[in-house]
Amino acid sequence: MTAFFPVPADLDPADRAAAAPAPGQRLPGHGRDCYGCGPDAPHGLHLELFAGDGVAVTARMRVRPRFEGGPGTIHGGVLASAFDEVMGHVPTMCGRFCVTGHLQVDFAAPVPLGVDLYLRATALGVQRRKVFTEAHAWIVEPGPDGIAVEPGASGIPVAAAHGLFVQIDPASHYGAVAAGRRSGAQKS
Ligand SMILES: CCCCCCCC(=O)SCCNC(=O)CCNC(=O)[C@H](O)C(C)(C)COP(=O)(O)OP(=O)(O)OC[C@H]1O[C@@H](n2cnc3c(N)ncnc32)[C@H](O)[C@@H]1OP(=O)(O)O
Repeated sequence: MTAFFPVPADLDPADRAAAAPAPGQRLPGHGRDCYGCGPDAPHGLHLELFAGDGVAVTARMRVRPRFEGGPGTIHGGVLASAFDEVMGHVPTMCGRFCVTGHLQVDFAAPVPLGVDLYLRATALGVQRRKVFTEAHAWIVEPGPDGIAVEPGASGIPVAAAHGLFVQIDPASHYGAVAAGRRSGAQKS
């Protein structure tokens, strides 16, 4: 699998926040309706996310029939969404709230419907408001529901991803979106 993702040579290390959950602890997620991690999103991925070592984040995902793209296989955009979600939680392990600026996925092998995927993301480093991340996905043996089990040598690597996440102030970022939505609604 080859990947081209320019990473500045002068990145600072991504330090784990003192308040970050302990390794193995479930992460709270973004909200019940989040497409990636929300349990109430009817068509969502329903990813359950866990703190890993350092600033790493892990997740397990069952590839459900509604995620089909090509016959019998996962849609690439669904896998990209899963990577976005798991990498998007890495900055929170550093105490930063970020949104995706750039997302890049390398697909190495087809992923059949019905399998379980294990995803692991971590940070390559930070630069000012930017957090550079990488992630990998493996097909793994089915595990107990909701538990992300490290694949070890038995996992089949299927894809990798890189991301650039940019730190924002949630109140002004989402406040501006909400204000735009309100003014848009007035126009229609
Ligand atoms: C916990 C959070 C939820 C996570 C859910 C999963 C993640 C998501 O799906 S989030 C949804 C998708 N993403 C979005 O909607 C973001 C939309 N984009 C934006 O709002 C803005 O472009 C935003 C915030 C990324 C950057 O804008 P702004 O705040 O003005 O910052 P800006 O000054 O342009 O950029 C900051 C730095 O990032 C860099 N940068 C920004 N975008 C990019 C990009 N696409 N590629 C490379 N570098 C970029 C800039 O060059 C700059 O770098 P430097 O420090 O070297 O000057």
